[in-house]
This record gives sequence, C-alpha cells and structure tokens, in this order.
Amino acid sequence: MRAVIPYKNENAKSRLSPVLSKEEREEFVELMLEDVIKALNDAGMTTVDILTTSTEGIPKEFKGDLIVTEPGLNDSINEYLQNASEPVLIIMADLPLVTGDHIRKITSVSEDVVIVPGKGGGTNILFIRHPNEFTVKYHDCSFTSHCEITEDLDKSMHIFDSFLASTDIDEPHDIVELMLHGKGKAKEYAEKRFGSETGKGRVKISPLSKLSSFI
Ligand SMILES: Nc1nc2c(ncn2[C@@H]2O[C@H](COP(=O)(O)OP(=O)(O)OP(=O)(O)O)[C@@H](O)[C@H]2O)c(=O)[nH]1
Ligand SMILES: C[C@H](OP(=O)(O)O)C(=O)O
Repeated sequence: MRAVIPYKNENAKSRLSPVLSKEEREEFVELMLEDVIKALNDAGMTTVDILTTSTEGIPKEFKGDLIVTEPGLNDSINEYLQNASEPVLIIMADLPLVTGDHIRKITSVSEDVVIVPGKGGGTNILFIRHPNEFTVKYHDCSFTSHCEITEDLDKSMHIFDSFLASTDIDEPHDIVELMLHGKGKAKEYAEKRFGSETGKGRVKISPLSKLSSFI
C-alpha cells in the first residue's frame, strides 16, 4: 500500500486570497502538507509519494519520492494510477485536520474503493485497492463522479463519514475549523494571523493586524 499526495505550491489556494497573500498561501500549504505527512506517518504509512508541479515548497524532512509533473491534477494522478501495482491512498494536501486514526480506519475498510467526501462536492481522500483499473475525475463535483466511476466498474464502495477528514481548507471560513480543531503546524500558522469572533452564530475569523473583519 502507498499514499500519494497531489500538490501544487505555486499560487496555491487562490480561494484564500481575500485573507492571505500569495507568499502566505504558499507558506501555509507547505505547513498543511507537513500535517498530512505526519498523519500518514502516525498511521504507519511510510511509503508516501508527492505528486507535484514543482520542487518548490516541499518540506525539508520529506523522505519519500517526489514525482514532478506538468500542472493538471487528473492527468497526473491517472498516469500515476496506471503505473501502480498495490493499493493507493490519494490524499489531498489541504487536510490539516486528518489524523493517523482516520488513515488507519480508511485503509482498514474491506471495500474496493473508500471515498472521503470534501465539503461542497469534492473528494478529499480516495483509497483504491485496484488502482490501475480506476480513473479519477476531480473538480466539477468529483464526489458524485467518483461514486459513479466506482459503480460503473462494478466495484464495492464505502463512503467514510468524518467531519474532520471532510474539512478541506479551501475558503476563508474553513480556517475557523482549523483554529477550533487543528493540532499541527497549519493551526499554529493560522493562530499567528487570525483571531476569532464569537457571537450568536458561527465563529468568524478576523485579521489580527487590522481592526475590521473580512468575513
Ligand atoms: N500535482 C498536482 N496537484 C494539484 C494541482 N492542482 C491542485 N493540486 C493539489 O490538489 C489538491 C486539491 O486542490 P485545490 O483544493 O483545488 O487546491 P488549489 O488549486 O491550490 O486551490 P484553488 O486555487 O483555491 O483552487 C491540493 O492538494 C493541491 O495542492 C495540479 O495541477 N497538479
Ligand atoms: C480538486 C477538488 O478539490 P476542491 O476544489 O473540492 O477542494 C476536488 O475535490 O474535486
């Protein structure tokens, strides 16, 4: 079994640009990546590949294989899967709330395909027992696409239900969840930049350096 983390550092997380500069986003995604690698290592997964668009923003301590490909998430992952001869866990780099315990549970499921949905129709983690028979289709409500692809292949499927594993950090309001539930380096980074505002409704983040709140 091996894990692969698709990763793009350059101008990462453009949807966070209302609250973080380009440089901050590039630093932030590297820290989220470190948190994801730690969760994999905590689960005993030592065979970890990073499928990346460049060698920028890779944690210095990373010991696995770095596979550099052209931008294009689906093409690069599908090429990777075609060449895989053992079960593959595809885990996105923007999941700083994922723990070793989630990874252990996901990889213990006996079904052919395990899907961890992402917020708003995405796919945060895919565990595929027969990877060279599978094709991924990220973006455009990939959760639905991955369910359909699994069904079309006549494979068994398990949807892994977890608030923390399903929380990917895409938009400013997701940073609230990181500050509330995070434990690692990305949370530390967020705490240096944002405060939280509590009231009757949901907690909001606000910049520590300015008086006005942005969401
Ligand atoms: N290898 C590879 N990984 C990618 C590419 N685009 C995105 N990723 C990774 O795929 C995962 C999910 O991507 P998104 O959530 O869309 O991240 P993003 O593209 O940085 O964010 P936005 O600019 O806000 O869409 C993250 O781990 C990204 O680092 C790509 O072209 N190639
Ligand atoms: C890549 C994409 O990520 P999202 O835009 O949902 O974070 C997806 O999960 O299909």
